[in-house]
Amino acid sequence: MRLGVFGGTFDPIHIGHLVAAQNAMHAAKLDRVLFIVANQPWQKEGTREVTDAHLRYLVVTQVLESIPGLDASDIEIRRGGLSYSVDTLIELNTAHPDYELFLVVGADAALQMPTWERAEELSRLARLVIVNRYGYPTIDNVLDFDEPILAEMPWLDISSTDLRERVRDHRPLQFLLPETAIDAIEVHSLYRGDEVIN
Ligand SMILES: Nc1ncnc2c1ncn2[C@@H]1O[C@H](COP(=O)(O)OP(=O)(O)OP(=O)(O)O)[C@@H](O)[C@H]1O
Ligand SMILES: O=C(O)c1ccc[n+]([C@@H]2O[C@H](COP(=O)([O-])O)[C@@H](O)[C@H]2O)c1
Repeated sequence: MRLGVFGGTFDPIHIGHLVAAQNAMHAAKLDRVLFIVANQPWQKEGTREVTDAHLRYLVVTQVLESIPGLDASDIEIRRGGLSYSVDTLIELNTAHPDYELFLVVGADAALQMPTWERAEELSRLARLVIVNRYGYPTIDNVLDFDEPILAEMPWLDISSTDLRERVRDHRPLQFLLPETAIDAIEVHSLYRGDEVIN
């Protein structure tokens, strides 16, 4: 099994995430991609309130249940505490020693990887797949990963940050994220007063 490991805050999940995962799957010939919902995205803390992890996981699960090959994982929520990709890869390697793991990241996340917890351990745990992202330079080497796989996707200038601002400003969301996620934002009254913490 060639398994893609795609971490995110998914607050909310959007079309950029889905297109990135599909193109990573194609480029790296992956059998499945796991969307790992971060419990506490420590590098995003202090800037704004992150939506409850169980609710973010519920919405990701609902969106992915109709999409073949993409699965939601609550492995970081069950582990609790700050979310470190290195711990997730170790846990997956231990549970599935026969799987080949591929860490999937957008170009913005790839640029940040040297700042991740125990970053120097990552390259012995998984291969790396980098998906291009609008607004960020394409990079083809990170840390000491051996030949990262570059996954091409159409530039989609979609981010969770912009979607939260759209909700707050009553601007349209349609086609930027799945209907299921739009419904969840409505039902749970998410992002209405999304405040930036200074
Ligand atoms: N539009 C996009 N194109 C390519 N990759 C993306 C896109 N949006 C998100 N990603 C990738 O998805 C992963 C998870 O991203 P995340 O959940 O933080 O979404 P985000 O839109 O960047 O959120 P925020 O705006 O709140 O920072 C990261 O690896 C990120 O690079
Ligand atoms: O392991 C870490 O220390 C670490 C720090 C920041 C981000 N990550 C991973 O990268 C994912 C996307 O990061 P970000 O900041 O672009 O949303 C995030 O959800 C984690 O899976 C991992």
